[in-house]
Amino acid sequence: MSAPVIVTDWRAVPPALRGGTLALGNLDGVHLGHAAVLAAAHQARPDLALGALTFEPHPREHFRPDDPPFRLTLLPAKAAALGAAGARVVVALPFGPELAAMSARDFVAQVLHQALDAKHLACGPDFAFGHRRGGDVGFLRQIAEELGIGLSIVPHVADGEGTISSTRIRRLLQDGYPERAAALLGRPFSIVGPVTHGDARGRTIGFPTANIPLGRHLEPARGVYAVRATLPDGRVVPGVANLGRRPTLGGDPVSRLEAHLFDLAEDLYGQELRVALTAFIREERKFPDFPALVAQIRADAATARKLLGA
Ligand SMILES: Cc1cc2nc3c(=O)[nH]c(=O)nc-3n(C[C@H](O)[C@H](O)[C@H](O)COP(=O)(O)O)c2cc1C
Ligand SMILES: Nc1ncnc2c1ncn2[C@@H]1O[C@H](COP(=O)(O)OP(=O)(O)O)[C@@H](O)[C@H]1O
Repeated sequence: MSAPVIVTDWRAVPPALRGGTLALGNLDGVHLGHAAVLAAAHQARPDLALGALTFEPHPREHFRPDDPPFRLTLLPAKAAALGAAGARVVVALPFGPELAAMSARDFVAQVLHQALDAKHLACGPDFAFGHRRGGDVGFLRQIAEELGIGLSIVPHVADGEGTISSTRIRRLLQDGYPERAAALLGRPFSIVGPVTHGDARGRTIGFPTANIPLGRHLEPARGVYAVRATLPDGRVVPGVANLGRRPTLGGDPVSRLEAHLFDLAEDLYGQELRVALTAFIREERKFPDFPALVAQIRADAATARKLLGA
């Protein structure tokens, strides 16, 4: 499946990208519930191009910039996941003062109807939009009918433990259950970012670690993970990673991800890595000295190899 086209300016939508269906929502994580919303939009009008409309940045990042980072997927990972769920077009509107001030009616009439010419919309039952979240699905139903736009309100997808939601997935990751989060996402949670320089100590102990800042990603449970890293050229390399603040080495003010990739010797600085957290091995600890930490890293690497079949 080819990557979807990303549109960020609702005032300049190319004519070829207008007139399709649109799944609506913040869609952070693009989990199984979101996939059901996309599927409903497609089922309602399989004759039209399937699109997804989301906000980038996320509205909460606009309204509460001092909140700790919480994102499960940043663009373009979000767009790639939406593409895998069938979207041909991803409309990622920059959420800022203009959209925050726009009424629910104007959002539907000007953005969804006039600019995007959407023929059918799909969203979850709790979708709320427009100035102060003034529009709910009842209002959307009313205005879509006025404008001759189809609408599917898709019930929440649930498993034995309840509704699948981005909030639930975030909690699983913060509690150290990446496999359970992956089951709800339909793919492992991944952190994407450029490899930055550290203290050049890893290589001296036989475990060079590619450092990746968490940026706006959610901080999952601090500790050691079995990982699979995807390199820019598409190679997928298994490894072991520490996610945290390195208390043994004095401690860092913010957490970072440090991934040692198995059986690889390459300069990775500046390259963008996607690191999928596939299993939680143990919590991060403060060791009495550096040799004790190194011995534990060796054991962690062996555990990760076993878990990954590497
Ligand atoms: C598998 C693994 C587990 C680690 N566990 C811990 C830990 O529990 N506590 C800690 O303080 N640092 C931990 N570290 C971080 C190391 O202190 C750090 O990677 C190493 O000192 C190299 O840092 P540098 O590459 O920035 O020089 C771990 C690193 C790896 C690769
Ligand atoms: N197998 C590997 N896994 C991770 N990084 C590697 C590997 N082989 C070489 N490197 C390189 O080594 C760097 C990490 O070395 P390290 O000594 O830990 O220093 P620093 O933490 O200061 O970057 C990585 O950024 C990458 O460029």
